[in-house]
Amino acid sequence: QLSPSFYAQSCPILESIVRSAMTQAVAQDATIGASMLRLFFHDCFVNGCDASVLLDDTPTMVGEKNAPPNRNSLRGFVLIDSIKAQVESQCGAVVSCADILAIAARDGVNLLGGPSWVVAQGRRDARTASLSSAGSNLPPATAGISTLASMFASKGLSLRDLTALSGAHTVGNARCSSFRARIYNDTNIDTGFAYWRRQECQSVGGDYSLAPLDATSPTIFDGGYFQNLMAGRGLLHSDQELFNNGPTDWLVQMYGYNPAAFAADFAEAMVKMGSISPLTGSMGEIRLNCRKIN
Ligand code: HEM
Repeated sequence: QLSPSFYAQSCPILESIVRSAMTQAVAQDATIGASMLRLFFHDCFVNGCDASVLLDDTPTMVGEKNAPPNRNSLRGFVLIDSIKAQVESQCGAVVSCADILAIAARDGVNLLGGPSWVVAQGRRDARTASLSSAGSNLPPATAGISTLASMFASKGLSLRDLTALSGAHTVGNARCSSFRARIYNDTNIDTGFAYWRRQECQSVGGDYSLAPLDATSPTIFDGGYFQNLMAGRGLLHSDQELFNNGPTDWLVQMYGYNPAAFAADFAEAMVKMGSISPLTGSMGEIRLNCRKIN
């Protein structure tokens, strides 16, 4: 039911508003492109791409923002507010926050040098968000390949989609607390890399110290992530699981040696991820403020 021309009559300027806001934002701070991409992933995996992740907590509803995978970690909410305000001023009350996020994530990738794709539109915004769904639907960095495979399969995403989408970690950062166990305990890690990362991520304390997920080109959307995995330099335990003598090794190699194949598969998998259980028709609502229900 989603369609690329959904707003052709009601808001033809939508894509150019988002594009220019993202262009400015990425020029000021390239890491925001990665943060938008992750916001979209965390939206889609929890009850579908319905902007539930954007809702602030209220006295009666504890939402997703403070779920363990998101708390003190997700960023980009202020940029979404600013894009939404611009969209509202041009096209009042017709464009959903869920669609804005889908377009912003695509533009973030593309502006960092990654592929582009057509974003089908027509998603509507949820009236609820769930802390416990966020906890149970988002894969943790400690996950092994079988957990990753089954969590993605439950969203209709294959091993190939899992591997391509994990290539999102070619940009952005992680906190020490997300990779400490990997750099101190894992054995399938390049020793020089582990030593290097330990310098700014102590075994105790400093949880918020950041490191790039792809140290070779942290703000360029390229195939560097897969080359790192082949060298035992995946930052997260879950990253290295994709190249650990398992069923996805061949995909990591293919993407590492053939960045065009990665770009094509990533774009295809993003379209699939973006169509996980959307609210359409008269379901949900078009939120006026992405942080709260109308
Ligand atoms: C396969 C399972 C995945 C796991 C276990 C995982 C886990 C993580 C973790 C732990 C972080 C660091 C968060 C922090 O320390 O604050 C992170 C960052 C990130 N993830 Fe994932 N992720 C996965 C898949 C994905 C997918 C499918 C996407 C998008 C398509 C994605 C996009 C990102 C981005 C862009 C960042 C950097 C965010 C920033 O710099 O603000 N991840 N991920």
